[in-house]
Amino acid sequence: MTTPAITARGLTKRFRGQGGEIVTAVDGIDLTIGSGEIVAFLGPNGAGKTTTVDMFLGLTSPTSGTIEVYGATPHRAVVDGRISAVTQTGGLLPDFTVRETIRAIATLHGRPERVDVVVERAGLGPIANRLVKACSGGEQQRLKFALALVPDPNLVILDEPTTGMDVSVRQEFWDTMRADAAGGRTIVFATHYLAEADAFADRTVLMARGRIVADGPTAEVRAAYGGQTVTFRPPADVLTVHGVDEEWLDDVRTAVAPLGITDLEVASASLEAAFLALTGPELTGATTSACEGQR
Ligand SMILES: Nc1ncnc2c1ncn2[C@@H]1O[C@H](COP(=O)(O)OP(=O)(O)OP(=O)(O)O)[C@@H](O)[C@H]1O
Repeated sequence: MTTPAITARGLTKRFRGQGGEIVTAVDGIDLTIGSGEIVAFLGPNGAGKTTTVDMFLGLTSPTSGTIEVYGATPHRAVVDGRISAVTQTGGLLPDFTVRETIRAIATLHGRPERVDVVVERAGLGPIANRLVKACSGGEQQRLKFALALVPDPNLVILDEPTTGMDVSVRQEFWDTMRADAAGGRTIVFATHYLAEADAFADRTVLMARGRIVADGPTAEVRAAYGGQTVTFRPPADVLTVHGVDEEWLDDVRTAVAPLGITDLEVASASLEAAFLALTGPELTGATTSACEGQR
């Protein structure tokens, strides 16, 4: 059996807050992430995502519980170049070009031969000779991604990598990531954006208040907790100012096809519905379903 990329057992992190109170940022999570998975950590502000991924990277030590990265300590995995990260903060040198930056880091890692492949992987060829200070925020994030690829890690961790990017730049960033992941790299990312988990992750781990409230294939998390919505175009004469006539809807429930409904479409509810159901103030966990008429 291959060693999992990440194994966490009872992983807990407490901080002392400014008023001296104890804040439980991560509350006893159990998790195994297999090699080659693309996993989104999704959750609202303060859910514990950053603290969790910081423990994966060895940037923060757990208060209790255990964490292994490829069967070793996070520190060992970092030293061995098996895991690396794209963080929100972390300086780039403004007066270096993109290629010079990558070359400097590749030299530090003793991997000068990686420069060209990394430039290509991160889609930086067209701007390789541009000064970092002339790069857009999105381009600088791609450069950080390139730097994370220098040691050719098995696992890349990204903490909200697209914060502040506009939609098209975000899309470009994920296209680059997706192309790289196709080669089998394990990718774990924290995000606020439901659409990013939906579009990019095979698996979504939904966090709220330091705990995992849902964990599974992204489509299943969406379906199980978001319910389903059926949309259709009803005949015009059953439409009222309040929507579709209730009696007619009863007829539809018993005999859909003979009623002349066109464009009948069954679609899963959005991941947003799952997110709200699971991370809102009241954790209902309920599955809802809805039947809507579309004009
Ligand atoms: N160094 C620290 N000292 C005290 N409290 C902390 C510290 N780091 C995090 N926390 C608290 O732990 C909780 C979880 O924070 P964390 O940053 O992990 O959440 P998050 O899901 O990444 O949030 P965001 O999406 O806003 O980045 C929050 O209540 C936060 O205030």
